[in-house]
Amino acid sequence: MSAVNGHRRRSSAAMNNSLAGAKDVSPEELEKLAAGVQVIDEQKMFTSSLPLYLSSQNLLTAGFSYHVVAVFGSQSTGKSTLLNHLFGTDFNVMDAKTARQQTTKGIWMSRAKEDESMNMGKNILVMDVEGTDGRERGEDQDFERKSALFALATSEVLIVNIWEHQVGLYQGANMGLLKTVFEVNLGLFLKDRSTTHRSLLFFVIRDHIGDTPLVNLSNTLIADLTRIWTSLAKPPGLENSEITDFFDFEFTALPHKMLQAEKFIDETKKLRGRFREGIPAENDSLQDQFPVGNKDGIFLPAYHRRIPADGFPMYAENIWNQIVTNKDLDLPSQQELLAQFRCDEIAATCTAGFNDIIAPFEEQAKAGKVMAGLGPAMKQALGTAVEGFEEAGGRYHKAVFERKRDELRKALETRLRSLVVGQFTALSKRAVAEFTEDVTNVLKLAANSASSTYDFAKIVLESREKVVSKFKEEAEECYIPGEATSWSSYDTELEGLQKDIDEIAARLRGEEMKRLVARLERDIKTKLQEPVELEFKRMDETLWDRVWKTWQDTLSDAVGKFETKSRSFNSTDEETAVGTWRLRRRGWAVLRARIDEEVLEGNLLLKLRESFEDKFRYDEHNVPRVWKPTDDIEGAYAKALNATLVLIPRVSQFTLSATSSPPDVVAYLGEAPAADNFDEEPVDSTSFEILSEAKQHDLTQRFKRMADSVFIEAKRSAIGGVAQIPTWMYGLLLALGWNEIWAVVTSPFYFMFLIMLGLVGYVIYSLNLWGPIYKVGNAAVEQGVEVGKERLREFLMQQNGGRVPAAFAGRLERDTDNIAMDNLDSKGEKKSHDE
Ligand SMILES: Nc1nc2c(ncn2[C@@H]2O[C@H](COP(=O)(O)OP(=O)(O)OP(=O)(O)O)[C@@H](O)[C@H]2O)c(=O)[nH]1
Repeated sequence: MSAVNGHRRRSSAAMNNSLAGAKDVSPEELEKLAAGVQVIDEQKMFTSSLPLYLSSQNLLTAGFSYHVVAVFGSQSTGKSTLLNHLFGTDFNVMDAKTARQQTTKGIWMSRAKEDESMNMGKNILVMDVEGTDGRERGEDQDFERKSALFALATSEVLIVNIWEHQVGLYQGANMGLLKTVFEVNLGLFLKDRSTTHRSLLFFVIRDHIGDTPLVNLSNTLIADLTRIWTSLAKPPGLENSEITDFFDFEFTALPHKMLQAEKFIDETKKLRGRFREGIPAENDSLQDQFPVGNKDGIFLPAYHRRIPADGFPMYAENIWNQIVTNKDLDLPSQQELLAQFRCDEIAATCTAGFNDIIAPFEEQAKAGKVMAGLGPAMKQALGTAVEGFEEAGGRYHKAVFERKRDELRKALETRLRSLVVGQFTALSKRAVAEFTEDVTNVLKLAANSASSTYDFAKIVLESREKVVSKFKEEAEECYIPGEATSWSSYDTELEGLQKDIDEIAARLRGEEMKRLVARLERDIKTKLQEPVELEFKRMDETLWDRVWKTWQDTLSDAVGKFETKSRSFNSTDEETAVGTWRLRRRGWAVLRARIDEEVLEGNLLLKLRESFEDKFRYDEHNVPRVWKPTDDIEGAYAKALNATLVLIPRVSQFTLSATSSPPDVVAYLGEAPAADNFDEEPVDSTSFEILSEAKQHDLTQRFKRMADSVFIEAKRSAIGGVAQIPTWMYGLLLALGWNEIWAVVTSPFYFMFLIMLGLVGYVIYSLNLWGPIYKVGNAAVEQGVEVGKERLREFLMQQNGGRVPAAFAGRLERDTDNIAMDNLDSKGEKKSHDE
């Protein structure tokens, strides 16, 4: 007794908790609940209103004095009608005149109406369960399994509603479904022996015509159920259990509701009485006794779940949660199996079509080259495959179809992914190559053209924009929209490409800067050529000042040009500083080389000679001297020699006149910039010795020898002038030849002849014919000499009796053949044969 009281107290506390939320409930909501509560809705959600409903029906305080009954059966088989007749509930019944469609959705619960005629209790909770084979749910068997299992697990009595003609039919009688439900029920709940799980399966056979006796029908059903039970996979420990260990069976038949309406009502009334049998009236003092029920009725104590009424909502919810999360219920249905099979077949066909387009690209991809037309081909292949699958597979089980479609798409996308990644790499490589080629070509063209006015930064920018936009355009084509296709966006590759291009541009810029330095170096060389040559011709006291100044001007001009150009390259300050430093050093090296060229031994000697001769051969008015024996040749020589010898030490050392020391080249060239990749030749900027001591000595000796020869020549020319015919000689000649002159002048013949000669001479002179006459005369003399030689040969041959040296004889013979004396005429020319 104390146990019962203790339990009551707990029940009251729980009830109060459950009702805490009910205080805010509006009267409208309570009215809605009057007809019952949808315990589980179409979305498989468990209601939160169950405690409220039980409370509104004053059931929470019922303790164990309540019963739960549920109905199980195919859709539209009159389940709701039956429940309404048996328990006075108000469940929706299909209106046969309008349409034959599902009325009960989810699981509804309602309290049985009190049967006043029988003065019986009404603490019966009736559950109307959505029919199995629900046409509206299509092939989704998930809910019917779960709802049937819920009804079985929570109810003491499960009414199995079945048409007579369904008996013996596996599908029609829901035997397959019952098998799954039994199996999971066994695994989930029955192995737990802490609570009672015995239930009554109450088979109500509808539209019983009466041809087949009820006992035969029940035997068929028991045989079917036993067979099912035997084939169940049972949990450990229950392998040998029998169906009767957990279930009791009752069978009853009802006549056709329309055809035998009265009989139907009578029978249902009787049945209603049976359900009330053994249940004490509400005011019965025994009703709270444990266990409730009566062995004479349907609700036997053995079926009661031993859950107090206030705990029932939570108990039912827990059972539902356990059912919902149980994987064993997610067994594929026949429809699912079929869908899997067909979807696989369809996917294979679609993949084959996809292969036709994509396989050639996969072959091409091995070469690592850019694949033309990849983007559109990919989209076409993927679109056709997925759309084809959707069209052919969409008719099958939805969940399976969707899963298979996603799997297909994923598989195809994985293949496209490797193509796209390869394409991006190839595009990036090509862009880098094109950029390098573009820039290099433009630079080459610019270098070869006469004008070097080009903008390196602009060239780089333009080429960069060109290749990047080409890359983007082609990479964009490969983009595949979708949730899992982020790999088809080219952002990362583009970033990498831009980095590569920057590196190449920096390298090319470095090379270009080097070329620029080399070009300016050549410029410096050209510009120094003449001024330095001129300075070395002068070789005066300010030789090195002017050379230094010229060099500085030329260099600063080149450095200015370099800096301007360098800015147009977008170079960094550091790069410009390195270039400037390099250019200055090269400039200094150029000057040194130029000086060395000027002081090459031969060159310098020539210059010294010129300088010496200038001073020795020309007087102070720059008039050439004609030496006479009376002139002071020695004095002039010594003066010119000394003035020239001074030049040798002057040239030998690069010294500025202002400081009498070398220029500060080190300071002028500046410190080496802090970059560590110089590949510069070392330049000596500390040595200013142009000619060594030894070389100076050698040069002096050679110069002196050369000067000596000039002196001797001058001396000789002075003495040579003395050997000329003296003037008095002409007087003597005139005196001695006076008689002859007089004879000519006085003789008219000689005089005329003289006049004639004078006239001829004048004509020749005025017609400028001296040249031709001279040539003709010359030719005549030469011919005369030849003839003379020939005569001499003939004479010699006669003298020697025809003996001629052998070597000479051959030549003579040849000559004789050609120009033998007999063959010559009086003018010494070859005679013709006629003569
Ligand atoms: N032939 C016949 N029809 C019946 C019987 N009982 C009910 N019906 C009719 O069958 C139709 C369906 O009845 P419901 O009670 O709504 O059937 P249900 O199984 O609850 O339907 P759902 O809840 O939609 O699964 C209605 O038109 C009823 O009039 C019966 O015993 N025999």
